[in-house]
Amino acid sequence: MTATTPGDGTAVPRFDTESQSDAPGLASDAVRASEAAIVRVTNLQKSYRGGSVMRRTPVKALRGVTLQAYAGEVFGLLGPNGAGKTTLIKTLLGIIQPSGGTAELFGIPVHSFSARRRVGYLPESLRIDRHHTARTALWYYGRLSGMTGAQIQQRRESLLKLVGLENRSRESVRRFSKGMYQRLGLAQALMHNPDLLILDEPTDGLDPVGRNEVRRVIERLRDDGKTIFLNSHILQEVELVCSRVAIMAGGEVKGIGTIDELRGDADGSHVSLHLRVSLADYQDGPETPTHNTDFAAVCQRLNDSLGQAGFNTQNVAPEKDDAVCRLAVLVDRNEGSNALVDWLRSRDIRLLELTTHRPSLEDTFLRLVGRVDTQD
Ligand SMILES: Nc1ncnc2c1ncn2[C@@H]1O[C@H](COP(=O)(O)OP(=O)(O)OP(=O)(O)O)[C@@H](O)[C@H]1O
Repeated sequence: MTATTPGDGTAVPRFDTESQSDAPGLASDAVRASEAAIVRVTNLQKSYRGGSVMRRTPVKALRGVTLQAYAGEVFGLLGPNGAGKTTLIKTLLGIIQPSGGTAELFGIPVHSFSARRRVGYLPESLRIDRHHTARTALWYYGRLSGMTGAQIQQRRESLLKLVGLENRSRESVRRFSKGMYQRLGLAQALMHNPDLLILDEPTDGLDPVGRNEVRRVIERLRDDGKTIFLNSHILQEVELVCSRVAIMAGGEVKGIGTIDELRGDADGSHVSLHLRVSLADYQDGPETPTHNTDFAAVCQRLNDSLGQAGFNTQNVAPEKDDAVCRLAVLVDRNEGSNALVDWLRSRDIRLLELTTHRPSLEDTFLRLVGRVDTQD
């Protein structure tokens, strides 16, 4: 990224952009849609040509991604390998051209100089030459960004302090731990005082102490009003620092919102019930389980019936070797459990176990990316 003239301002201007949200967004997205989006991606598509003789069909890395990140938020991008996260980040950085759709930063197309100069980027594998100290490395990156010597000197001290390297700044980076190295990487991304920071797996490969130190820097930047776009596969990290999250899989956004919204519990009005039920007496059609040992099919029919009755089932799976099915159902906190139990009784489904459960981000992630397993 190219540098701006460093100044004191971390304030991010607002733009009169209209909401174009048609992503699977939740309440927080709708509420914030009237605000200026710092990152706005609309129906973004990217196809790579199949590179090998064996694989000539194009790879659709992005299949119509729509999302917004707003001023001052730490926005997390989560997804399994191959979800399209790196492709999205490279598009935001103007490194690759999308095949369709639009990508804007600060209300300006991503490839324009005025957008790019306001972005700081920490790549997944930043290489800082081993002959550098933290001070000389920041000098080097500052010069690359077009900063003057005086500007670099002014900015460098405060950044070394921010990332906790002020007492190690004259040592060779060769002696740095991975955590120190990543914090120096964060400082280089911040040299030109960007308004938006794009961080690609900033804590990958760090031990818990290193992760915690990097996280504390991210929190300080958030408190200073920076907008941060964070790509990470570490769910706990995303849960701890991100105000909103997009979960991607197969080149699509599967869910977007605050973590509570994604869990399905934005206002605390719902609760997830985990049940084990016996289907031995369940009459779900001409073939009862007594005559039908395909319990996966019976569970599926139970799932369909629950859906038709208006219940929000999140998970249904048969237990092995028995007419027992495990369910996870999201219900209204006050009335929902009674209604569900009554419904089960009326169909001769025996309740073996019932627990309430607050879904973790991991549960939500697995549900949204389609790898669901209710068996312990
Ligand atoms: N240059 C390329 N040429 C062809 N296919 C590519 C190229 N880059 C990525 N892909 C394919 O596009 C899809 C999305 O890849 P991408 O790297 O964006 O995913 P990701 O979510 O970042 O995954 P990871 O977490 O493993 O880095 C994958 O199927 C990948 O193989």
